[in-house]
Amino acid sequence: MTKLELLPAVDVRDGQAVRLVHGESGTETSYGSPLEAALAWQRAGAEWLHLVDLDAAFGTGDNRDLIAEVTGAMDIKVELSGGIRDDASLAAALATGCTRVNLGTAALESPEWVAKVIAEHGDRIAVGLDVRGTTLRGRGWTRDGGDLYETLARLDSEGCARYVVTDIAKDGTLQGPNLELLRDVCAATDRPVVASGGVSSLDDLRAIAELVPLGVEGAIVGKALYAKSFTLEEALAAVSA
Ligand SMILES: O=C(O)c1ccccc1NCC(=O)[C@H](O)[C@H](O)COP(=O)(O)O
Repeated sequence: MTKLELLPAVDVRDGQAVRLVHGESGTETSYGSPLEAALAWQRAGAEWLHLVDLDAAFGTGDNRDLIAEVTGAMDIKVELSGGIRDDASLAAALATGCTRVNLGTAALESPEWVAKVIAEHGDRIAVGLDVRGTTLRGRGWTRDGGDLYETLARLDSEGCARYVVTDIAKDGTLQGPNLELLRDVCAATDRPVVASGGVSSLDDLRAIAELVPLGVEGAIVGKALYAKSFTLEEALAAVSA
């Protein structure tokens, strides 16, 4: 069976690695240098890094230079997220040498541009489906952006390569992933799905790994690693068994 990929997260706000609760601005807990955090995950055996520019996502500036520095320092694959919404921000993100970018707001507000960049960049573009219930949220998860399944059908028809699916109610809460949502999304698309939000334990990762045959390809892990609920080495061992 194909193993579940793990993507440890480094979310950057005002130059610091942070974790938020429900992705809400103002709920930050700081964990120091993003570069140190990313290097630590790489040393621990990560094959992927999920790197988020929260300021760009919230529209409170950006950490573009730092994101480029961290990405450039990695020997592993990097998924970049946060505030990639137009030609300039996409070009800057892709120029870091990242493996792929994750578009969120743009998929809701600029569907024609997203269809164009999917056609141009193929597998280097993923779309983040960030939901409360089945309603998508954009602009740093602060604004409603339409129905999950209607948007998924549109993006599928445009050739979107994969989706990063986040239940915002779970994100940063250590309450466990929304397995039902992941199953439902996998039933609605044949594209790979990366699960995000809420992982709290090795059992949560094993439960997500059971969804690999349905189409779940990877899992992003943030808070649980920073809170030392388990180590990345333990997580990698748990999903490779
Ligand atoms: O990814 C974004 O663009 C984003 C925008 C606004 C708020 C949060 C955002 N991402 C958060 C993440 O990707 C988290 O790192 C990830 O969901 C991990 O969650 P958890 O394991 O629950 O800490």
